[in-house]
Amino acid sequence: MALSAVRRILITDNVDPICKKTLQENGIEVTERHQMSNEELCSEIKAYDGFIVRSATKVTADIIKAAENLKIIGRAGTGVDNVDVDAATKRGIIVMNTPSGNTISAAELTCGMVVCLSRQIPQAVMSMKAGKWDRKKFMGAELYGKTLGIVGLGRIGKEVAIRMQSFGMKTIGYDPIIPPAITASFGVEQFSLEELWPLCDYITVHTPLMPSTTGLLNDTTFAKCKKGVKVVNCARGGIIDEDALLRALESGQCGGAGLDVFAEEPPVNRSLIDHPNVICCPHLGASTKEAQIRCGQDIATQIVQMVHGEALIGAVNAQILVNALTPESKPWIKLGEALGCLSRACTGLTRSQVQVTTTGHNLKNAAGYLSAAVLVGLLREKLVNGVNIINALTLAEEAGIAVSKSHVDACPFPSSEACIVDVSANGVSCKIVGSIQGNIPVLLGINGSVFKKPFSLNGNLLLFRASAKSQVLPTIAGILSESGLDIESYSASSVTEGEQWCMMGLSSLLDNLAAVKVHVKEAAQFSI
Ligand SMILES: NC(=O)C1=CN([C@@H]2O[C@H](COP(=O)(O)OP(=O)(O)OC[C@H]3O[C@@H](n4cnc5c(N)ncnc54)[C@H](O)[C@@H]3O)[C@@H](O)[C@H]2O)C=CC1
Ligand SMILES: O=C(O)C(=O)COP(=O)(O)O
Repeated sequence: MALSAVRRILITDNVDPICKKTLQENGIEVTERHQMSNEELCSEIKAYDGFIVRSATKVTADIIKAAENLKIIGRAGTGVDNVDVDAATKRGIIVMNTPSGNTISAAELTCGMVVCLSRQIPQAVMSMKAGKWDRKKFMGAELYGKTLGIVGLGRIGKEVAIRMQSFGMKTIGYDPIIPPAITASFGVEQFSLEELWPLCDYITVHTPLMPSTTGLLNDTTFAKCKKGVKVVNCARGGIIDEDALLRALESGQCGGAGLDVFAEEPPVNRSLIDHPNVICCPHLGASTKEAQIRCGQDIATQIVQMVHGEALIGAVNAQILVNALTPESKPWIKLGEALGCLSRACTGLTRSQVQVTTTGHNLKNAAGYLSAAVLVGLLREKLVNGVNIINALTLAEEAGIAVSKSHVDACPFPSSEACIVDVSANGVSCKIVGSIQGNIPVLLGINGSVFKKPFSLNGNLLLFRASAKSQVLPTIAGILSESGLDIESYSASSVTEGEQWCMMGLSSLLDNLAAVKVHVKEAAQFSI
């Protein structure tokens, strides 16, 4: 994948100027355009290979489809729910965020909401500004000794817990992934959600918005809460069901809500905002100078590092690439693609089964990216749209190719590490073994026969299986010479049952492979 090809980036939201500056200093051209319509974006985006947004721009499947050259979508912030990540993955586009840049700011706003809910500070301010001096109306309740339930104990949930403990609040929570022993280390005891609801005086949510978190607080769960529970949502609109919240506020089941985020932004339905027990902000969790500098700097640095092939930080849809972006892994990716190409030439493509095995301790973490690289080689010629390491698995699945991968530490081959690709398709199967020698991908063996000299997998290649005794070789050389082709390299395998595999590097591919096929058992040619 030509990651270095990110040269022009479009920014459509208010990202701190440090981002543009850093990208420009690294030779990347940056254009800032604001408030573009979906149609304008669909037409403009074609000219860019990078796109940076915050939460305002919705990077829809339409935009991604129109973005013919896009390699990277950078989110200067945490949530990527405004980006159609599946559509991007399918197109082989990396989606990257800056997950820790705004953690503290979002946590501080959440704590501010809790404090404001306990003392109705915003309502009191509005009342005074309206000329009143109403001391009775704004009787509050201390936070000291109260219980705060935190749903989602990741980066922000943790920072909220630590801060609210200093008010003397008891912090409890729930997270399906973070182990209770870890949350106990920052003072949060975990409960199941069923157990949690009735224990809380305040509930704050800090999860991403996804099907399992949409409507976490709804009519049923509000009913399980303490009467008068106060809730905060500084994560994503929709985690607390807005209609259910309004009903709970009206019945008094919910005593107040602090909302920074809304299902629709800006909200068209004003019922919640107009409710006297609701305090709200226009999605300001990350809107601090410090958070914006961090997010702007982080996204620019991460993109520059990716372009230079130094590291892949913050990619949300390219886990495979995280291990793949090292100087040591680059030749292996080339090898994987070459072995994929070779497998395609030997077996065809339809509904194949592919098994990729890595051998040798140093390739312990390589099976993921190597199998993706093999699929890139397998799929490359079939697909009109570009296939790369990011979308290879998805596209393979769509093409009916089943992939499995495994690793063995022991090295059964003379070279220390190897990649074995076993492909079966259309009743034909092929097992090829490759490795890296002096940074060059080489073929070690095929279907149990080992090449006497590892063959460099580069250029225009002809592979055939023929009888070891016959005059096949001079015949093939004659055919090639008649076609005006030079043989640039040659290697043959050991002889098995009177036959051997031969591999030739040619000055170009043969127009008439059938002329070779007449004299051999099987033949394939391809370019790498
Ligand atoms: N209002 C704002 O401006 C900002 C909002 N956010 C939002 O805050 C949210 C959390 O951000 P981080 O803490 O950085 O993310 P994080 O990934 O560190 O933490 C999220 C946690 O939610 C947990 N989780 C997932 N499903 C869950 C479920 N069903 N129930 C309970 N927990 C569940 C995960 O295991 C994870 O530990 C994100 O949605 C993000 O977009 C982040 C920054 C600013
Ligand atoms: O980082 C997040 O998830 C946020 O919600 C912040 O959004 P913003 O960058 O302020 O549009």
